[in-house]
Amino acid sequence: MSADENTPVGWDRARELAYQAGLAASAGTERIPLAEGDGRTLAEPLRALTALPAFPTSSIDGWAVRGEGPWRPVGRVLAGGTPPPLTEDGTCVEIATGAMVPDGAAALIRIEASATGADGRVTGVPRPAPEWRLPGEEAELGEELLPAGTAVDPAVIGVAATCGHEFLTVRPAPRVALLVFGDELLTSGPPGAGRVRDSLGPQVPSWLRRCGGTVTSVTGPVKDTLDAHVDAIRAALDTADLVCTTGGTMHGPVDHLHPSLAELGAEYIVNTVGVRPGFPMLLARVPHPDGRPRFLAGLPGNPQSAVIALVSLVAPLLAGLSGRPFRAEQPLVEAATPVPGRGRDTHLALAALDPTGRVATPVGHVGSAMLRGLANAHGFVVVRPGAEVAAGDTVPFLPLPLLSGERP
Ligand SMILES: Nc1nc2c(c(=O)[nH]1)N[C@H]1C(S)=C(S)[C@@H](COP(=O)(O)OP(=O)(O)OC[C@H]3O[C@@H](n4cnc5c(N)ncnc54)[C@H](O)[C@@H]3O)O[C@H]1N2
Ligand code: MOO
Repeated sequence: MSADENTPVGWDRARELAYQAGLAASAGTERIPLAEGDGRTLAEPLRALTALPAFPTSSIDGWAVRGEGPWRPVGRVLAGGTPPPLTEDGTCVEIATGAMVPDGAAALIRIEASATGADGRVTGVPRPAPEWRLPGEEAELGEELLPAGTAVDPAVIGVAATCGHEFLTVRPAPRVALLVFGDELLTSGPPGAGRVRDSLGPQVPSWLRRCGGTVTSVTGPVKDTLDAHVDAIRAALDTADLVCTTGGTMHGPVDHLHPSLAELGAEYIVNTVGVRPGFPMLLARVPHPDGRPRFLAGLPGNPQSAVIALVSLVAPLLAGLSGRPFRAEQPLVEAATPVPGRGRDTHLALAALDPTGRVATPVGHVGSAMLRGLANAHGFVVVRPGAEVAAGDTVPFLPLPLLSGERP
């Protein structure tokens, strides 16, 4: 085990190390049907299998005309067909939106801008701008539309379909197992008599999914013995790329995580981080008989600290494992009130954004053992080591991985 826990890793560096570790372990591709692509990551660039549009396409319902009017209708072109060319000046065909424009057509005239005389001939004036879309306007055949590493969302699925794909080549979704440690934890009923409700087992899987993980199992509370910890971690590693544990990251009488990692021959990537709350968080690489890299993220037991470890280490690791790009920079917002620093550590201060998304106000109830502040915040104001924030200062803001519509 290499990293030294007496010298915590800086918060930015820890995120970068987590991302790079994931990226280095990102491997393999899967070909999956388009409709199953939501939430996955492109493993290769998405290229247009045809020019887009693939043929000259009418944007209107009306007439395709050739030569000077009035025009004699000689047919009808509906969407879905291949029309014969218009060969004679003074003729036209009725055309529908989406239909292929026949060769020889000089202009399209909207139905509402046309009139049909008693002799059946059509008159009208085309608009100055062409009313059809030319092949290749949106994409050339073979053009790269999106790079590898793109997160697949509904729009990506749509553009893949429109240019001819039935399948996407994506990265395997990282599989994550959760182990909850702590004999003091209750899984039902109100806390009391020295026992607390497990608030991480129920919430962490949903955060993991929002970070792109596929949760394979949730186990716990795992008994507070070294053997039980080692057995649980081993079993979880069989099915998961990443095991997240909660609690036991310190060195109390029943904190068995570090001894378990030693027993499993793990190598620290990050062992404690210069961030408050959450500093005892860790990330380790754990060997497995099949040779494929496995990871363990140790989330501290204090519930807010566990979520901070998720956004600090687990989210970048999963981004790397998925082959996605990682944005180390945070968007800037204005702090509505002063936010204290935490000495030589980075301070992540829970805050809510105003409706413009540009002004952050720290929320209350933000002790590391509390979750009430978290449930009212959009993310964290990032106070750099040695810094203090004054009202009106411009500060980086790390958003929680919430879905659109959550916490409007
Ligand atoms: N001597 C010191 N003790 C502690 C320090 C320190 O610097 N020196 N740091 C404190 C900080 S900060 C944190 S964070 C915790 C981290 O502790 P562990 O990761 O070892 O976690 P536990 O001791 O198991 O639990 C801490 C706390 O959280 C509660 N907990 C644990 N799991 C859950 C859960 N699933 N749901 C709800 N609450 C949970 C647990 O009951 C404890 O109250 O160490 C401090 N100590
Ligand atoms: O750093 Mo602890 O992680 O504040 O609660």
